[in-house]
Amino acid sequence: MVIGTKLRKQLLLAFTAACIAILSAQTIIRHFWILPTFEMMAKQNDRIDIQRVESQLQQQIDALSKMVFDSAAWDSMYDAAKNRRTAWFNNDYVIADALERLDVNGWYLYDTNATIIGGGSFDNNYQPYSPDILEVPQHLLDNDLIILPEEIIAESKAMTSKIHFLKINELPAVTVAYNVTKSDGTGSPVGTLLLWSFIDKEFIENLTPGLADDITYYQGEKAQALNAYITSFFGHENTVNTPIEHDKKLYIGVQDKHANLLFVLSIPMRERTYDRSLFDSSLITGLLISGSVFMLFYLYINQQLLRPLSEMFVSVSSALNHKDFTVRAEYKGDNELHQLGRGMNELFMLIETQRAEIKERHEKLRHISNTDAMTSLANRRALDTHLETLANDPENINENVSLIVADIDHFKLYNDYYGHDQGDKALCKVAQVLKAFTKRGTDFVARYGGEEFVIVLSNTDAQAALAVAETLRKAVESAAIVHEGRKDVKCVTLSIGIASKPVSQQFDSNTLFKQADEALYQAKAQGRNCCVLSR
Ligand SMILES: Nc1nc2c(ncn2[C@@H]2O[C@H](COP(=O)(O)OP(=O)(O)OP(=O)(O)O)[C@@H](O)[C@H]2O)c(=O)[nH]1
Repeated sequence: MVIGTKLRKQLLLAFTAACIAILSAQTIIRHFWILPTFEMMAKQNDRIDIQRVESQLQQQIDALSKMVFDSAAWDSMYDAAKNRRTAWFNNDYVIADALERLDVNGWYLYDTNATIIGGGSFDNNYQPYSPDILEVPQHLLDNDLIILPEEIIAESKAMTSKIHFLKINELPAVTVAYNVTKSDGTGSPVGTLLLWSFIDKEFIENLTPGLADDITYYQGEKAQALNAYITSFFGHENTVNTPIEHDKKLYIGVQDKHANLLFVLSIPMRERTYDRSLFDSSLITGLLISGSVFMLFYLYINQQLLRPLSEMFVSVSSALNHKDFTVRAEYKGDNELHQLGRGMNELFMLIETQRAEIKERHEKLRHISNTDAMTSLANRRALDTHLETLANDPENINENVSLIVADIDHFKLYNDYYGHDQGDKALCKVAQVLKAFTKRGTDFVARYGGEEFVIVLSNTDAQAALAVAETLRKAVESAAIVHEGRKDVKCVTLSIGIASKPVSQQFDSNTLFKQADEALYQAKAQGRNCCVLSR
């Protein structure tokens, strides 16, 4: 397990949750606030664009209306209407070339009974229609093209007008009608002056240049197909509904009196300058930046907090689980955590030093407690431990183990003759000799007490042990430690008893001791300075 994984996971989880929260918040704000606001502003612009086209259309119709009054021969026309002078109107007023230049397709004069006095209609190539198609206007639009006397608004003295969209010869057209009175406003109306124009591409092109380039004109089946997308019907008040987008265009319809669609105009929708998707590039960029910032923040936190924490966790775990205080990490930062890490390093170092000291003291104490202070041989306690180890070793049953008990002869006399201090020195010399002549690593030499020594020989049978004992005895004798207090020989000698555990017999130190002691007793009895093997 990587140390600190849990903490890292928790932090990464927290960072991820923060990123998701930011993304969600931004998405919600964008969905419920920003996008609707942009959309509303864009729709408002669309409405303005539609109204601008409608206004241009209105201006075009107004311009058509003005042609009625631009006539310098108004009063002559009044006379012609009053006196039904058809020839004057036809010859002097309705001139094809002039109509073509004005982009007007027909000009008519009617009397107050809606009967034609004169006029004519021309097709798009300015060839005259025959018969005149507006000769009987009531056939075209319920007799509504003519202004009848009762329809005139008397009080205002203004000219009464009628403007209609209708189909003429299956093509959309606009008609403008005014009642004919004297130019000074006196006298009663004598008829209706009506002019009309096809609403065709040319008509549309005459809308304000620049705007007209963007306007597309549809009529017939093409116009009908677009019916569903029309959001404004020209001539109807407040008809600009929420603009609908189709082929990136906005559509304006024009209907006749009976609400039959005559033609459709479209203008391109303004390019949306904002991204309409819920996850636009700014959001993604924002998220990436947030992610990067979080990542940098995480790396910083990792460097400043997680890594030192991790290292400390490793050190403490190692100390607790394995009592190992040597694991150290480098803490280079200067925040409290790095300082704590350095402090922990020092603390561990102190613990380690103290542990080493304790171990050393313990070793010393162990050595002291197992060593005979005077001779530096193993003492009685160490001997007991050694014998216990042998007793507990199951391997020993298949091995010979021999025990040698050596006792200095007439040592009382030595003390008496040389004094106790000198006696101690003699004991030390004997100990040195015994140590020097028991060379195998498994041989164990101990001072058993007083002037008595015990040597345990592992993996050594009785004969071999006897040989070792003889060697030791001779070595002490050869050391020639002078003993003037004795009456027989004048040097220090040893009497030695030997006991041995044969193979297949359980090791029992008490039995061996007993046997060796008895053998030693025999050696003393035999005159000392000799070895006796227990049988
Ligand atoms: N200097 C000295 N003498 C000791 C020490 N331990 C025991 N002795 C002496 O060793 C003597 C042992 O005497 P005994 O047990 O009578 O035996 P012995 O005189 O050696 O005679 P045998 O054993 O029969 O040969 C005593 O006088 C003890 O005081 C010691 O550490 N230092």
